Amino acid sequence: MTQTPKISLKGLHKKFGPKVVLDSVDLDVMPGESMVIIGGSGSGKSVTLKCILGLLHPDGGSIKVDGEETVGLTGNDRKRLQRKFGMLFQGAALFDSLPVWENVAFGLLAERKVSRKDAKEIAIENLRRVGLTPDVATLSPAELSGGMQKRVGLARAIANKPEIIFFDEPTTGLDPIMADVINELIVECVKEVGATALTITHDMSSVRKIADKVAMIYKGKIIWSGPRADIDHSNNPYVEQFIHGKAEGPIQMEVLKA
Ligand SMILES: Nc1ncnc2c1ncn2[C@@H]1O[C@H](COP(=O)(O)OP(=O)(O)OP(=O)(O)O)[C@@H](O)[C@H]1O
Repeated sequence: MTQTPKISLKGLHKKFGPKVVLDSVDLDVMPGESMVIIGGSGSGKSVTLKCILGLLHPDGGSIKVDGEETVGLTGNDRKRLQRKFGMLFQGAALFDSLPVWENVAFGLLAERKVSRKDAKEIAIENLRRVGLTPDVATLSPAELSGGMQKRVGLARAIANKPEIIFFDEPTTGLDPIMADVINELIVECVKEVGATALTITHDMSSVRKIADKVAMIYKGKIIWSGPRADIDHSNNPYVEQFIHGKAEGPIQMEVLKA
């Protein structure tokens, strides 16, 4: 019996005015897998993520989660779906007006299924998981370094024990050592929670550390996908150029032509 993908995109289309941004994107992410979508600026990574999250409505195609069509879901059905999701935003996106622990427990408090006391305990437990001590819980996010803020964002992403965690450029703005620490934490946390992970990034060090599978998007199409180990012998000139960060290659030529 074939396994149902956790996330399955088929023929996903999105355009803004005349500009086609997603041009029939097909992608399967299997349960427990860590998929990383790579691609240059403006290639459609964020738009893909926003379509899956329901923040953008695709013009065509299908987005299935656990085999259920999610395009067009609204109200309680959308909320039920969103409970499966955790998200680490690019800039950590913490509320400075709330102490760290309330940021971590934000989803739990919003659902009002646990008391504030229990929510705080859960928050502290999740802060510990990302290497932060309980004294951080009562600080304001503004008092933390960028790396610590990412850790808090990660603690929030896992606090609800989501089935799927999305990572939007998780290492942006971090120095290379802190980026490596965050990449390692991501791997540990995803494994501990048992989640499926979907990351968008152009940071190859993240790809090498956190991906089981990699998909490259270019001009709104997935032009290559495969296991992480295959990325170094993809025989795909676009992938080759991207992973080695070369100025010369098909991507540059197309940019110059445009
Ligand atoms: N709301 C919008 N309205 C109009 N155009 C948009 C909108 N959102 C995205 N786009 C366009 O869609 C294209 C793809 O954008 P997207 O943000 O997905 O790129 P990306 O691959 O995530 O790039 P980056 O790595 O720079 O974040 C871009 O040309 C962008 O200008």
